Amino acid sequence: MLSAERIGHAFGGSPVLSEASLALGAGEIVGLGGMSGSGKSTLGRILGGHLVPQSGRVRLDGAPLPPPGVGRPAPVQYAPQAAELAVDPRWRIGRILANGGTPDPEAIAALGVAPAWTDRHPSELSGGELARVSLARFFHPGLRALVCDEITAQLDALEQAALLERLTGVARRRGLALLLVSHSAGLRARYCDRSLILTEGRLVPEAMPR
Ligand SMILES: Nc1ncnc2c1ncn2[C@@H]1O[C@H](COP(=O)(O)OP(=O)(O)OP(=O)(O)O)[C@@H](O)[C@H]1O
Repeated sequence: MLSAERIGHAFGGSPVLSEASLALGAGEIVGLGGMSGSGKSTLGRILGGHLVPQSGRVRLDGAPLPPPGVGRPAPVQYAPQAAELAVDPRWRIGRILANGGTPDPEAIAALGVAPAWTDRHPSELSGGELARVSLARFFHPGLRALVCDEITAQLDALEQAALLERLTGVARRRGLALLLVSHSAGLRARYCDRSLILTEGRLVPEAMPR
């Protein structure tokens, strides 16, 4: 459904990705690991349409990703690290959840976002609560795939598990393809159907622990 074919990308002449390829099916949950600086966020941004790769291509159902359009949220979304940096601190939670369009009530409820938070500002939520809000804003009825970049790195173990249970549950119910970027091999093994490791610019399958 979502594929990246021989993606190559360099910054200032330093190659980060070289012939990185992957394919995600509907409803599939795939982990992405790799050393710090190996290019996981760069690949996530390319898949989400934030960055155009210097070579290779991203396809959704065999066609190029649609160009970003006003009033038409993209079918592939990239949720960045550090929720507190990715939301405007002056906006109330209700406005953040709408994300320039219409909030998605099913995802908001499934991710455990409380209606009582609507009128608060980001600083008036805990880190775990804000992580839920930050994720819920990427959902919309046309969403097909979501790249989550270390979205639980700053949460304690309980909150991490709660968010990932909710996220993987809603992804499976809606047939979303989910790419979970994480440094934690344990997290990848627990929540993902399979995992890939980014190394020297390429993606290789991760051996699943027995
Ligand atoms: N806009 C940019 N300009 C220049 N270099 C960049 C840019 N974005 C990323 N890089 C470099 O590309 C490399 C890969 O970065 P990236 O953030 O994709 O790695 P990562 O695997 O996600 O790392 P981490 O696990 O630490 O988050 C790094 O060396 C980084 O400094």
